[in-house]
Amino acid sequence: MAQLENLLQVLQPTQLLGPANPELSALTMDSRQAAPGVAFFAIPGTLRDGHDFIPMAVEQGVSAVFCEKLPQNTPDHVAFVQVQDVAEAMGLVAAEFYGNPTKKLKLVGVTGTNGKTTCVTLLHKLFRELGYNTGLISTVQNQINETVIPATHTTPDAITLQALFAQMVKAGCTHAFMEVSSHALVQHRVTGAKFSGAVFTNITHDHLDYHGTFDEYIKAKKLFFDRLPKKAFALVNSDDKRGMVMLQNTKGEKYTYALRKEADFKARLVDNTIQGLQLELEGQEVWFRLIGTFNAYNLLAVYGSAILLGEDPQEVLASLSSLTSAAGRFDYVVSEGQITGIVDYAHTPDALENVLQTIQQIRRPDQKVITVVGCGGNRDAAKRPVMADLAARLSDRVIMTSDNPRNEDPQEILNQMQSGVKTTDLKKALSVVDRREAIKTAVLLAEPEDIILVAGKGHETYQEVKGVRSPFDDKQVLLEAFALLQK
Ligand SMILES: CC(=O)N[C@H]1[C@@H](OP(=O)(O)OP(=O)(O)OC[C@H]2O[C@@H](n3ccc(=O)[nH]c3=O)[C@H](O)[C@@H]2O)O[C@H](CO)[C@@H](O)[C@@H]1O[C@H](C)C(=O)N[C@@H](C)C(=O)N[C@H](CCC(=O)O)C(=O)O
Ligand SMILES: Nc1ncnc2c1ncn2[C@@H]1O[C@H](COP(=O)(O)OP(=O)(O)OP(=O)(O)O)[C@@H](O)[C@H]1O
Ligand SMILES: N[C@H](CCC[C@H](N)C(=O)O)C(=O)O
Ligand SMILES: [Mg+2]
Repeated sequence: MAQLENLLQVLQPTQLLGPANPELSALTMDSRQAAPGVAFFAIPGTLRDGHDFIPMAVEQGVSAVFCEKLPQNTPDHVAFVQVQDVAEAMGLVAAEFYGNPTKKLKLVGVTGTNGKTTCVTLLHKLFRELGYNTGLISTVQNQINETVIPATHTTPDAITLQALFAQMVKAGCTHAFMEVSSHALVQHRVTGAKFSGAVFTNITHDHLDYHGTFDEYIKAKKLFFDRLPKKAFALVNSDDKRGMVMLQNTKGEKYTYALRKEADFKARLVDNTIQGLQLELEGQEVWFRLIGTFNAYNLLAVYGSAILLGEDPQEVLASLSSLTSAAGRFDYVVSEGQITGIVDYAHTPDALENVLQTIQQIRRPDQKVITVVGCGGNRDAAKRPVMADLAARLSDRVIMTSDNPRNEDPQEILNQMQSGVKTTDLKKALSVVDRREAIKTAVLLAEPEDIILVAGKGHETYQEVKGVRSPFDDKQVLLEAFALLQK
């Protein structure tokens, strides 16, 4: 419950109409949730505009409407708050409505193209091990201590997010770790949240469908650092070409981590095998259970964050070395016939290249690598030919298939992927629209000791076709195909 007048203290409305101070019981950005006592925020989207739904919200009896343009009809019994940027206003008002929960939390956000889920999941597991009550907001799931709250997005909308923070505070959490996507930054989903630290992992090709150009995508990530308060730490990967760019205009305290360049948190890769990584860090050699060089970066980001939050280096290293990764990240199973199946969420060219290179580093020359990969529908189309080319170059066989075609024709996505495969690699490549059949084909092609990578869906438990999500789990399908070999 809150009074409108109190919520308005964080805004500078351009116009106010209707009752001055209605009591509000809930906030929403969706007219379908509109009801008496509710404040409706009219958010302009890319396809639809929340302003078009103001009449519906009013019809359903909302008490207040926040908007950028006033509608033609402004009935006297509804409070209309006109602001310049309604998404920004929603972030600020949501924080106020839920009692500014992040002021009571040490909140760390991680942004970057790849590694966000891995870093926040490790941070959450680490701080649980260190004895804290902690919250997690990630693509895979949200969590309050061990209680799982399903996630629908990488970063929830501002209202859902602030409600989650409030639940965390109520449960006694002292820390929270969250992924901050570029969409969320542009759409002000984290506006109103007070961060104690911000981490940048890397930036490579993704989401150009949304941001338009790579420069705009960089600018979106940089917003996180530009908006950071003075006392927060800004920790960036200085081996990434854009790492220092993130720090250019930040008021936060600047720190770096790296494997190659000089940095505040530096490690050296000693060994990289299917059992894990050995790193030299703080003058000592430490084993970690995560696989692949890219995870050395994630571990450094997590280590640096924990130290900047005031934790003891020895305790952090001891706990960190026992942790395993997030679900669907280099998750592997071995068949009775000794075929290794790896399920990984690599859904960008950079991630796919990293995972395949890691497999190349750890495989023996006689082990064939068979990759099953697809690209999402209604998402960045430019990455399709690039990912197919990479998969073909870095594997002995590649089977291109569907990965959430959404509203697109799956065969058309496959044609676009196939156009990227070099003529000399075509002999290695197959297209199988049905993902289950594609995985089965990989298993049938594999000989004992071979390695199958099933990329793109990781932890996801569905296949989305034309708005309908049917159950689909790469790891389970892989295990079923392995089981067929035994019959
Ligand atoms: C594809 C995409 O970017 N969509 C964004 C876009 O939506 P849109 O143009 O389709 O419009 P809409 O959300 O249907 O409608 C606009 C507004 O009208 C409202 N509405 C709509 C219908 C109705 O009957 N009544 C009503 O009030 C909606 O609640 C919404 O507030 O504009 C909306 C407002 O800014 C965003 O919320 C929405 O993000 C949705 C939630 C989404 O799924 N985005 C994805 C791409 C996303 O954010 N992904 C990132 C992760 C990416 C990564 O992997 O890094 C994430 O953080 O999850
Ligand atoms: N630091 C890293 N650098 C490059 N690739 C990485 C890194 N960490 C993980 N990856 C690869 O990227 C995939 C996705 O990792 P993760 O889920 O941690 O990233 P994310 O940033 O959360 O992705 P999303 O944008 O979908 O939320 C992993 O499965 C792995 O293949
Ligand atoms: N959060 C990302 C994940 C993509 C994963 C891939 N399986 C797909 O569906 O394209 C997105 O929505 O773009
Ligand atoms: Mg993620």
